[in-house]
Amino acid sequence: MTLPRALTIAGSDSGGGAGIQADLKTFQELGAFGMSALTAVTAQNTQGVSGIYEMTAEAVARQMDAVLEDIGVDALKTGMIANVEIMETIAEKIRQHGVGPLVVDPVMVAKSGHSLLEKDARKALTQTLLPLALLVTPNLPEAEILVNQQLDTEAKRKDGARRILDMGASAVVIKGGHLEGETASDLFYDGESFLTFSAPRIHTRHTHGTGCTFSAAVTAELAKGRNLADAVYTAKKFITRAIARPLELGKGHGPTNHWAYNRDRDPEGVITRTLST
Ligand SMILES: Nc1ncnc2c1ncn2[C@@H]1O[C@H](COP(=O)(O)OP(=O)(O)O)[C@@H](O)[C@H]1O
Ligand SMILES: Cc1ncc(COP(=O)(O)O)c(N)n1
Repeated sequence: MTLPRALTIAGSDSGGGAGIQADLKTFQELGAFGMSALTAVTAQNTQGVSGIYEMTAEAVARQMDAVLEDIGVDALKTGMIANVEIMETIAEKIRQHGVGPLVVDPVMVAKSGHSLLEKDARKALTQTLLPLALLVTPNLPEAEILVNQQLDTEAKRKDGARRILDMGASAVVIKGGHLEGETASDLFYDGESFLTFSAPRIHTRHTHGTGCTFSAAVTAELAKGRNLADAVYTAKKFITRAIARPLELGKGHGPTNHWAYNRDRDPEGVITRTLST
C-alpha cells in the first residue's frame, strides 16, 4: 500500500497544539504519511512560550536531505522558521531537490503574543520562500505585515492578495480568524478568481494552532493530488470541526481537536464557498 507523503518544516510545540505536532496529527487524520524537519524547539503550553531553542541551518538542511534523498514528498509546508539563515537554507534545499507543491504558512507571532520569527526575517520571507510557494496562508496581521498596509476592508484585502501574488506566490489565502463578526471568512486568490470560504464563528478561546492545522490540511490534500481550491475547502472543513469540539486542555488558549474531523460530521454543511471579482 502507498500513502501520499507530506513533509512539514516547522517548530516543535511541546504543548502539542501547534507546530510540528499539529501538522503531523493533521496529516495522519487526512490519510497522508507525515514527515518533519524541525527548525526550532519551543517550550510552550496553552498559556504561552517560555523558551525558543533554534536548530542550526545545517541541522535543518540535513533533515531535509535525509527525507528528500530517500523517501521523497508529494507536498510540503513550512511553519515557524525562526531566522533568515534557516529560511534561506530551506529555500535552497527546495530548489535543489525540485520539490513541491509548497504551502508557506508565514508564522510570525504566536497567539500568546510571543514572536516566532525575527523581525529582519519578515522581509526575507517575501524574497526567499514566497516565490517558491504554490500557496501562502497569512492570517490578517501577517498579511498586513507582508504588504505593509492595513487590510481593514474587503476591497483592501483583495488588493493585498493581488500584491502578495506580485511577490511571487501562485496563490494566497488571507485567513479571517482575526476578523470581527459572526463568520470566519478566508479570502482565496489564485490570480484568476477570488473565492471566500466562510464558516460560522465559534466563540471559544481554544484556537491555539488553528493556522498550523489549516495549512497542514491543505498540504495533505495537495499530497493526494487534489486541486488547490478543493484542498482549501477541505482544510476549512477540517479546522471548523477541530475548533467546534474543543478539548478543554490547559489553563489558557487550548489546542483544537484534530480527532474531530473523521468522527464528528456535524458542522460540515455550514461551509460556504463564494466566488467574487
Ligand atoms: N473562532 C473561530 N471560529 C471559526 N473558525 C475560526 C475561528 N478562528 C479561526 N478560525 C479559522 O481557522 C483558520 C485559521 O485562521 P487564523 O486563526 O486566522 O490563523 P492563525 O492561527 O494563523 O492566526 C481559518 O480558516 C479561520 O477562518
Ligand atoms: C512551534 C509553533 N509554531 C507555530 C505556532 C503558531 O500557532 P498559533 O498562532 O496558534 O499560536 C506556535 N504557537 N508554535
